[in-house]
Amino acid sequence: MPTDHSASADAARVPAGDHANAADEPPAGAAALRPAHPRSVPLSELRTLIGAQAGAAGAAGAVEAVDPAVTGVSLNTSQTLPGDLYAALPGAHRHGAQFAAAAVEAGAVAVLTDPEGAALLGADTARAGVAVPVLVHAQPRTVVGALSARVFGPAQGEAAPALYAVTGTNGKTTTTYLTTALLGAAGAKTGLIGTIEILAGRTPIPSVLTTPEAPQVHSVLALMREHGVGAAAMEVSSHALSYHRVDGIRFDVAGFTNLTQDHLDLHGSMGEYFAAKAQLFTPEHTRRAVVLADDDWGRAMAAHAAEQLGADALTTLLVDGADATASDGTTDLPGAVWRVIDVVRDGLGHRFTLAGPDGARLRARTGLPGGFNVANAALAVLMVHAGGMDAPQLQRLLDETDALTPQVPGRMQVIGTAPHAIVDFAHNPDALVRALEATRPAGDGKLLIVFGATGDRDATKRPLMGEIAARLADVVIVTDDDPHDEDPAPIRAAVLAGVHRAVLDERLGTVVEEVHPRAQAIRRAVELAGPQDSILVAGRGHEVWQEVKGVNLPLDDRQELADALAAGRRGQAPADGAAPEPRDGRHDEEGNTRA
Ligand SMILES: CC(=O)N[C@H]1[C@@H](OP(=O)(O)OP(=O)(O)OC[C@H]2O[C@@H](n3ccc(=O)[nH]c3=O)[C@H](O)[C@@H]2O)O[C@H](CO)[C@@H](O)[C@@H]1O[C@H](C)C(=O)N[C@@H](C)C(=O)N[C@H](CCC(=O)O)C(=O)O
Ligand SMILES: Nc1ncnc2c1ncn2[C@@H]1O[C@H](COP(=O)(O)OP(=O)(O)OP(=O)(O)O)[C@@H](O)[C@H]1O
Repeated sequence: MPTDHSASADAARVPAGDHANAADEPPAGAAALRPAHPRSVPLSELRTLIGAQAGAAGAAGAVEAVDPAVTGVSLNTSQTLPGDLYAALPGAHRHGAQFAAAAVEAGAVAVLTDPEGAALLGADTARAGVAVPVLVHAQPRTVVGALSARVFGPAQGEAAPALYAVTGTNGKTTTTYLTTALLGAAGAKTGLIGTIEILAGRTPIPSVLTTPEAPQVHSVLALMREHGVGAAAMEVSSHALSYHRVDGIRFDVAGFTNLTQDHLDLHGSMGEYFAAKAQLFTPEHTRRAVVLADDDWGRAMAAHAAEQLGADALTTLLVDGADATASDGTTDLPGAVWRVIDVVRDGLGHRFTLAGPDGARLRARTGLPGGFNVANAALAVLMVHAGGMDAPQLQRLLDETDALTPQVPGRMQVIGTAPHAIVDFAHNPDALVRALEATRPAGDGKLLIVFGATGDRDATKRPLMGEIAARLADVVIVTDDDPHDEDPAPIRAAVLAGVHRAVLDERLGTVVEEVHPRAQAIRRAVELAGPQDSILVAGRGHEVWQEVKGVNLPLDDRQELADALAAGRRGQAPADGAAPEPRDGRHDEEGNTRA
């Protein structure tokens, strides 16, 4: 599960020099996400755009009297640059208006807030740092996207990248990498916005959120235009849709992977979770859609997309449920229906054929391990197809390049081969099932799993994940994930409750251990594994920091696993509790992949 860091913590969590290009040092901090040549829009124009009122706060409250030129938008002071409109939004913990003075100090030329924020500002003239105009809107978060689009969006006639969005509980990151790899193989300069990194120009920028806030999304798109990016793929989380982070963007193609339990802390129910994701498949947000419709949620999304966009704008994909009917017996599917057929294991990955309308066929191969990556790869192929690439060109790319085998950090990443040692990002029940199924060794080998659950997030999935691990692994080592502000022991206990329940109720022979800290749990798994076994370290994937009570501790599962395997081969235990420094380098001297 992603560790959530405030934007201000971002600089600290990125190891210096990780991606730096010494010859061409990129702008640091907030400026790294901004275009070099910002446009300037009069505040009065923005006020008219959103129908805001001028607030009473501050002598400079009258917009018309001052009408500053706005060159950027921000909603966190750590991201505020001179010339910005600072959106002071109500938050879960505090009101952004409390930070308005700091925003003005950072150079904000105006503030947008709600009536509560305006009252906060007016009530405290000492903080009326807001000697800048204040716009007041009943629901400012709902207009930040439109404002950002106006300030950062393309000028009339300016070329903009083709935009591909991916949403769904699992598979977003992988599918965006697959999509950009295909588009790149076709010669496009590509961009990416997602959980791992933002690629908008010369230098990758590590991500803080899966989908950044609206001002950053729009400024990154502006940066992409400046760098001549022709096509970009972006992960769109349900949080992003609920928090209006992609408002003001109409994607060319939006893809749907799946919907399974996660994020119920935010959405409350699966129905609400579905409704949040469904917002992407409306004319406001996309022109075309590709929906993986293997189960009832997928079918419901396909029906919703067909209704919203028209069946001509929809491609429906079936992978596992190629000839299944819905639970209500329905067989009809809207849109152009493609099916994955003839799936054959090939090395760690699979070969498969996409069978479409009128006998269309696309033969493909992905080297990414796990059956679910066939679904991700097929979705990426059809998204690129829906974006305008015809079948013959796609087939040529699939034949001549390895575009469906991109490196996706921390997703089924193979760290060692004897034992088979894999780091994966599975952090919800469905992903855990699939990751365990994909790593089960052939023959008599045992499957060992090291995992935990995140603090401050959907607690109902903890015992469920425990049950799954007990059923599908031979050795379960329960440890800590990102506890955030929670005490880690009760989180482990909740996971273990699920493990023990399944072991008792289903009379399983699973070996169960509780080991922490996590690095030690990884070493314990390596100690217990034989060369024919498989170890799955699940939950944290590419992450290099573990957040414990507001402190970021260095922890990279890939490096811990590689170190433990190397030490195991040398017949020595790695230094107990040694916290690794994140390092560069792809392979150690024994050929294990490094982070
Ligand atoms: C639950 C959630 O999404 N919270 C978001 C929300 O935070 P909040 O309401 O707690 O904000 P707050 O701390 O009360 O502060 C109020 C306001 O003051 C501002 N502020 C606050 C402090 C300061 O020094 N300066 C400042 O300007 C804040 O930007 C905010 O607008 O508004 C903040 C500002 O926009 C977001 O950064 C924050 O995302 C936090 C970091 C977060 O963890 N979000 C996660 C859950 C998330 O969005 N995840 C999804 C899904 C990932 C997945 O699929 O697994 C994602 O897309 O990443
Ligand atoms: N199509 C899929 N169906 C089910 N599980 C998948 C699928 N694709 C990937 N997974 C599993 O989910 C994990 C996360 O994959 P990925 O990062 O691509 O998804 P994501 O939607 O971006 O996740 P997140 O929203 O948490 O960032 C993988 O490590 C793998 O275990």
